[in-house]
Amino acid sequence: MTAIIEINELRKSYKSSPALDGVTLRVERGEIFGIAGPNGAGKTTLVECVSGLRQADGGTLRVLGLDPRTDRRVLLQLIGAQLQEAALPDAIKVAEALRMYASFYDKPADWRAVMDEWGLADRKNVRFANLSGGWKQRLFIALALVGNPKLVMLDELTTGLDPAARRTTWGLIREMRERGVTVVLVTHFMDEAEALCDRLAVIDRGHVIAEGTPRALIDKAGSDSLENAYFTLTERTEAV
Ligand SMILES: Nc1ncnc2c1ncn2[C@@H]1O[C@H](COP(=O)(O)OP(=O)(O)OP(=O)(O)O)[C@@H](O)[C@H]1O
Repeated sequence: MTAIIEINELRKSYKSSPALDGVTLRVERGEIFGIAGPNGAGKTTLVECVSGLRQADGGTLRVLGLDPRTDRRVLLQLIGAQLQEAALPDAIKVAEALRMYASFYDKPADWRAVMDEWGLADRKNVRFANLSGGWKQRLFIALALVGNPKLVMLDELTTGLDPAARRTTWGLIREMRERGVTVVLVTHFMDEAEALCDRLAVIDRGHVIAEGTPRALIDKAGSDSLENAYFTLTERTEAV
């Protein structure tokens, strides 16, 4: 197995409070790797450090063999990111958004081909504000792929989608994996993690408290589902 992401004892504090308090993780090539955990656990901070958008304070981090702290520019060319609360101008059209994102990369994919592959060609002249939630997410996926990335980071991609749109999005994420892209998926939905992720890490208060295949986590917690395992592992059953 080849590691796409290797994280050792990563630390990041905002003012005095630690958001990441010694995170160690390995993501292998070609897997869908999930990151789950309660609000404020440090998931977005972790994704931002891996993407080179935020500087960690300590520990080591290799992403695609590069150090996000020193090789940020190169790395940004190799990673596709859909970050939480990603937004586009209301008036931008689907085709314009894809063309604009392609222009950010030295070696982009053919944005028209990406638009076709992800079923967006019929909506190429639709403005962002007029797309449904499901189509917006489909566009975000296409935008994350237009740079021809080897690694894609998806932060709460399916939050706010109706059940049918979520299922469709799951299919799109599996398709990314089939095309050889490694996917890191931050999610609050354990059914989603169970259905999609080859492995996942549960993060709580800046620590990895469990890591493995969905099956291994279910067994570790002695549960019947990943959702129940999640509550056992995070001991937050009061939220049920
Ligand atoms: N820019 C910032 N300045 C100060 N504190 C921050 C900042 N960003 C995050 N934090 C704090 O760091 C901790 C981790 O936040 P982070 O957004 O990484 O968690 P998360 O697991 O992604 O949460 P959520 O599930 O709510 O998205 C939280 O306590 C949060 O309040």
